[in-house]
Order: sequence, then C-alpha cells, then structure tokens
Amino acid sequence: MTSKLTFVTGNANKLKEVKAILSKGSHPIEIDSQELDIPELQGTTQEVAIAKCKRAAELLGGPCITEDTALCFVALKGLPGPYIKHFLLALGHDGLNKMLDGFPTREAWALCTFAYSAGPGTEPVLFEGRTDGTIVPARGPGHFGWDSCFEPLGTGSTYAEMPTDQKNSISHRYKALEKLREYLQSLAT
Ligand SMILES: O=c1nc[nH]c2c1ncn2[C@H]1C[C@H](O)[C@@H](COP(=O)(O)OP(=O)(O)OP(=O)(O)O)O1
Ligand SMILES: [Mg+2]
Repeated sequence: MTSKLTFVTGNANKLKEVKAILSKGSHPIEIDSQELDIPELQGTTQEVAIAKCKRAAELLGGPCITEDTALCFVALKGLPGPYIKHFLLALGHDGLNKMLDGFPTREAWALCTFAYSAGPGTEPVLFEGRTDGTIVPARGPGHFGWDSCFEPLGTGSTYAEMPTDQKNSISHRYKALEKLREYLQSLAT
C-alpha cells in the first residue's frame, strides 16, 4: 500500500530525487508536489525548515513535507549554510571555490533538513541528513546547483559525476528521507 504525500518545493531536481528515493524500499511512498512561493526565514537550518513547513501546511490546508538544503564550509564555521542558494547565484562554482582560497581546509558538509507537517496548526517534525565532502573545481554536469563542486568523502567523484543511483544512496537527501520514511511507517503501524 503506498501513501500519497505532498512535497512543497519549487525545485524540479529535488523533486526528481525525492520521488526516486521514496519510490524504492519495502514501504514505497508516492509523492505529489505543489510549487508554492514561500519566503525563507533567516536563522538556523532548523528555524528555516520549521517556518517554511508551517507556512506550506497553512497554504495547503493539509499535511505536507518541505525540504531545505544547506552547504556548510568547515573553514567558515558552517557558512554559507542555508544561504547557499544566494551564494551560488552570485558567485557560481568558481566563486564558491575561490571563497576558500587561503583557508586551511576545503572540507564541507551537505545538510538536508526535511520537515513534516501533519496539517495547519501542528508543529513540524524535522529529519536531517548529512554527507561530508570537499569543495572542488567543478567536474560533471552543472544542472543541479552545487553538485559539480562537491566531492563526497572517499568517492573520488563529485555528486554531478555520479550515476543518479549512487548519489541517491549516499546523499544528504537520502539520509534525511530514510529517517522520514521510518517516522511515517511508525505512524501507519
Ligand atoms: O542535492 C543538491 N545538489 C546540489 N545543489 C542542491 C542540492 N539540493 C539543493 N541544492 C541547491 C538548490 C538551491 O540553490 C540551494 C538550496 O536551497 P533550497 O531553498 O533548499 O532549494 P530551492 O529554493 O531550490 O527549493 P525549495 O523550493 O525546495 O526551497 O542548494
Ligand atoms: Mg528554497
């Protein structure tokens, strides 16, 4: 039995990965999506995620999930973090690399925060996934954000160079979704 879940996002690449990941496994979850323009709070990744999910549930008038992805540089104590979208837009892959010139490390971590709301007026539940890696000069297709300049630890490839299934088995998004899947299964039993 698959349960349908609404994912509120404006990012087609994210939607594709979420559908691919949740359609697999012993308890597949079917996803439909709504593109709502929700302003993103400034704050910690948790605060940003909770505010977005609360707003999405209010606008939808029902249960939903939302997701925020942060790219955190060790040398910058976790920044750009949830503001990566603006940094990527302004600086591009080269600029993200140049930001780290002169710092002792190019290590970074990708952090995915899913938020599940049972409906308007309820407190969203958060599910986080983290993948450690290094910021490298872009390699591979550039169609999904900073995929081409993030090389997960021990893989020798950037996310962009990996086959989809490989990224979807190690990514920050996969790890967060597995926790969300477990939670939804616990609700169903
Ligand atoms: O796996 C990923 N690999 C590479 N880049 C990624 C990934 N996941 C998000 N990204 C990019 C999209 C956006 O530039 C920023 C996060 O911003 P974020 O607000 O979470 O995404 P978004 O505004 O595009 O979609 P949404 O409508 O779900 O908020 O990092
Ligand atoms: Mg966003």
